[in-house]
Amino acid sequence: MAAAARTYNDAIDALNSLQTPYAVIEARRKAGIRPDAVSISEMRGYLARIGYSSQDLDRLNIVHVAGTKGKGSTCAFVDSILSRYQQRGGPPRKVGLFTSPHLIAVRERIRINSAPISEELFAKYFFQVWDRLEQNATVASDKVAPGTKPIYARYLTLMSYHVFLSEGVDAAVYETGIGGEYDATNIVDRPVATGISTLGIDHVFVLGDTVDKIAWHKAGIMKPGSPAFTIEQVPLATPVLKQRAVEKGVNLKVLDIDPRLAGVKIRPDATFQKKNATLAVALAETALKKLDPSFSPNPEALPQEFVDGLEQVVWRGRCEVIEEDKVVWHVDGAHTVDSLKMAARWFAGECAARTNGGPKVLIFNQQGRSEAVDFLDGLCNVVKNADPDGKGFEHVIFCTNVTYAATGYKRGMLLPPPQFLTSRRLIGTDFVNHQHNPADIEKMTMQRVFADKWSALDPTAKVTICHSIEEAINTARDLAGQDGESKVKALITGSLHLVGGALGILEGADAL
Ligand SMILES: Nc1ncnc2c1ncn2[C@@H]1O[C@H](COP(=O)(O)OP(=O)(O)OP(=O)(O)O)[C@@H](O)[C@H]1O
Ligand SMILES: [Mg+2]
Ligand SMILES: [Mg+2]
Repeated sequence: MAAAARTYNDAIDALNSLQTPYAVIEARRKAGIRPDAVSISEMRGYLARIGYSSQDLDRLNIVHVAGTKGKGSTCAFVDSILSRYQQRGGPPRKVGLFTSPHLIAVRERIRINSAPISEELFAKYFFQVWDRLEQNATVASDKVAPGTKPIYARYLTLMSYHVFLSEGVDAAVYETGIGGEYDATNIVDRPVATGISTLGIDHVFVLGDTVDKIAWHKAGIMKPGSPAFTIEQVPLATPVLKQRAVEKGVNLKVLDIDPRLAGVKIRPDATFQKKNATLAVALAETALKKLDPSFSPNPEALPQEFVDGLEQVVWRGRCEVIEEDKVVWHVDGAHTVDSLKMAARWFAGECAARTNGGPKVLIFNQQGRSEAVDFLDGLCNVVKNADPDGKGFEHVIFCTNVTYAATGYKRGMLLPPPQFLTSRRLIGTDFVNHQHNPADIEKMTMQRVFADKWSALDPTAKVTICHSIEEAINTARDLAGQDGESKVKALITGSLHLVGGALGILEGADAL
């Protein structure tokens, strides 16, 4: 590719070409092929090709977080706390944050001092990595096949190391992608600290179908010499984490909710978030001790920087409330059975706190997971049981992950595979997703299954299916009473793609 043509959009197109196609994912699944130690060896090979060794990563002073739920939230808390120290002159001088997935723009995954890197920086570093991989195509051929490029998530991980090292980041917070042991982020030999957030069932094909098997994978990020932390877990998980810690010679601390959080306004005010905050406090304290020998944690009270960091954290698309004239939007990207129950409880609590009696509306999408139909029971029951009159959602809207009604997919939003693109204008989006079956989106297959299920769960609810997120949002807006008194209370949940699309529409934003 000519240097002059190397724009952000070119980088996004090139990145999207690294996605594993739906057919390949299906074939692997059928053949039972899962990530293993080879994945890690390959990542180390790629790291060598872009000119770094794992010792170079030590300069980043990495805080590494795995878990089924709460990884991103925990990482955001740590980032926010460290940023308060950065803002008053450091250490740290610069804070990096690597998270997944993104809501609107892929550059949200790589942040410096809490802001997504600019399109210009993204394009620059993306192609530097690209060129190094091509120039050094045969380096470390014992680890990775000559001339290959890492797939999407691995490429972004690799690129994040290059971005942070080039930009002089001296404290970086890393969220694992899937699992831990064989995750692309697990090539860090000496993290400053590791944390394991709440464990539960997800990514069953890759990680196994019970919490103990899943815990084994997540424990893979613990490293000798690095303090490790977790919070109270379901009974099957903790023994596995402890056992793995013993095998690795790691000091693992299982933390109760930090009493110093009393009086700190954690949002939402829920146990799960206090667990995330507890973990984040321990991780941030450990990182600060390493960065600044004069820092010593106060067992009695949290420093003001910690309080501010926890109270003012921004983590979009999670338990977010956006108030419009006619609708109060409750936006949460939960997409597992347990986290959807949390989201439903949070929504029910918010509804109870409002006296005006507009209808409760659900907008739900989940595209990739066939088990998603089982997400609906909890959502339905939690909201119904929390209502004093036993009323659940009056209206339930199942939409696809297509953002706009008229133009279909817009830049920055989810796109179908190339064969479904109708115009060149649509190329260059941050949310091309080759990993779903396009025919299912076309025919609204999942949405129909969800609609049937909900009608069986709650025959009194009015159930609709919509082709786009925009239509779903407008349908909810139309349900508001004319008086302006009874606002619609809408919950948007089920997938981060949905939530990203919805926030994009509600705010007209191109990155969050
Ligand atoms: N500790 C927790 N236990 C259960 N649910 C949680 C917890 N923390 C957050 N959640 C719920 O899960 C959703 C996603 O949170 P978060 O982004 O922190 O998780 P994640 O582990 O990064 O998930 P992902 O799989 O999307 O990367 C939140 O919107 C919230 O509803
Ligand atoms: Mg996940
Ligand atoms: Mg995440």
